[in-house]
Amino acid sequence: MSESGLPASWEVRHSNSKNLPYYFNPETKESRWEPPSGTDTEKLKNYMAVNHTPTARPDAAGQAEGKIRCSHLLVKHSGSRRPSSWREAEITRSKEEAIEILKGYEQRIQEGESLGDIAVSESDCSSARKKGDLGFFGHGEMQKEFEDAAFALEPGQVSSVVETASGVHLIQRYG
Ligand SMILES: O=C(O)CN(Cc1ccccc1)C(=O)c1nc(-c2ccccc2)[nH]c1C(=O)O
Repeated sequence: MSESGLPASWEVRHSNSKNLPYYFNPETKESRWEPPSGTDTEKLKNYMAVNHTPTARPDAAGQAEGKIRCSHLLVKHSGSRRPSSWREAEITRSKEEAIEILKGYEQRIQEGESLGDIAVSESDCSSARKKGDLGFFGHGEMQKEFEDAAFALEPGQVSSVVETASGVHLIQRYG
């Protein structure tokens, strides 16, 4: 057992875009928001209190350094790099099905619903609890396809379906 209480080869990292710690295994390249099974949670809690004080929320100044703020709705599928989420332990839908589901949400948003209100119950990303809000991020922080689509959006605009290794997304830029 390591000092952090995590199983061997797992480490704690910090996601700047979400201002949250996550757990990463450099050997298997797995990443997840929850501590892996076998973690001594008491030891991890003490370790985090000492080693992972949350950084300040990105304030509006984040905008000044070429950063943008987005929310997104992620639908994972069987081909996702991690086909599991807070909603569903094992995600088996096909990518085609996931795209059809997203197109349904796209229709609802065009008819006036907000992306965040749908994301809070339907998104397979842990940001669902924050209505899909990812905070501010700059170039080099997100997967390339996601970054390219997000930076091409005008403030307030919603993307079409965007595919990444995590699944398929709808992205909305704030502002
Ligand atoms: O792709 C992977 O191997 C695992 N990931 C990425 C990830 C990254 C850090 C912490 C937890 C999960 C996801 O599947 C994932 N990607 C996202 C994501 C992708 C693009 C933009 C924002 C979030 N969310 C999640 C999630 O579970 O909550």
